[in-house]
Amino acid sequence: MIEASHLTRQFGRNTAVSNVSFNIHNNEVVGLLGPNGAGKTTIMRMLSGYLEPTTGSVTVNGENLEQNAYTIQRQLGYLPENLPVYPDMMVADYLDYVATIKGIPRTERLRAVKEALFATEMTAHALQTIDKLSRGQKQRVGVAQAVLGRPSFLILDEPTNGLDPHQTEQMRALIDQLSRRATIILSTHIMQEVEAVCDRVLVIRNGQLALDQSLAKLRDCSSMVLRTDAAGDNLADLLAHLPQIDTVQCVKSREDMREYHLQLRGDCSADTAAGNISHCVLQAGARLYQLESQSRHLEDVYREVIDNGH
Ligand SMILES: Nc1ncnc2c1ncn2[C@@H]1O[C@H](COP(=O)(O)OP(=O)(O)OP(=O)(O)O)[C@@H](O)[C@H]1O
Repeated sequence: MIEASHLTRQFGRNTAVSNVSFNIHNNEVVGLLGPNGAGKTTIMRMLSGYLEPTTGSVTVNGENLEQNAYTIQRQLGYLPENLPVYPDMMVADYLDYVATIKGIPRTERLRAVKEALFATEMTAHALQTIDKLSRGQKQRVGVAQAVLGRPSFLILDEPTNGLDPHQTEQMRALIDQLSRRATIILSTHIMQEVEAVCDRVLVIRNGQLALDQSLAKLRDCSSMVLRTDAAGDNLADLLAHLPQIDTVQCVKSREDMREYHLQLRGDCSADTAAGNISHCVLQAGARLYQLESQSRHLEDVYREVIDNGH
């Protein structure tokens, strides 16, 4: 588990990250979202041990990162925002060099390099020099160096940045595959990416943690659409008195049909709400045509969180 506790980082007078705390459980995939300059890269650099927090701490499986940086960094793969470039090196040589720096023993290095090349589908490019590669291929080399030696923790700063749709799809599949054996935190500007690969989302706004929410919880229904016939004049009243319902709004009223938007309370069970709503419809003497739950999209939640900060 990675525990970030009250992380703050200042650059001169600028507070890039302010009092941010969260935990990442083993084998979780967590997405870090936020506008430009929100502090995502600064957080990732602190989590990877390449930047010291001004105050606060990071522990990995209970060990303090600052005090055990060498041991922890050997279990950690990091794709930085801007990869150091070695344009004249061959891909395989570069990966061998990174494997050496990571402390992978000489006898295991060749196997580790081959495995990383295979995982990132770069085997065919192993003997090419890095400056001859496309943007997407370079990005894959970045991921290959991060996954060398099968680290238990992967920190990926905008892994699909600059990739075309096909390469993006491949990168998501790779992340999905890696998540079976590693804990992953990735930053991105793409909501669909978080929805596609992450279990949880952290939204950073002005250096602060503005939302820490599991995607499952986020997708939980928070409202329902109800359609009935036009009978049952007291239906809206009956619905409004249900403990699961926050607000009732009749959004369409025709001779033969009424449509209601029902906002549910945050902590209620959707199944219990559905049972009680249908009971109310029958009690009011109306006919139930449709009862459908509506889940929230990450994009809407993100916008609410970011707009609330202004
Ligand atoms: N080395 C540095 N020196 C001074 N200021 C910095 C440094 N690194 C980051 N900052 C500042 O810290 C703030 C957060 O930057 P950071 O790169 O963490 O944001 P970000 O969320 O990753 O942005 P983006 O989405 O644009 O990559 C910004 O105001 C930035 O200018």
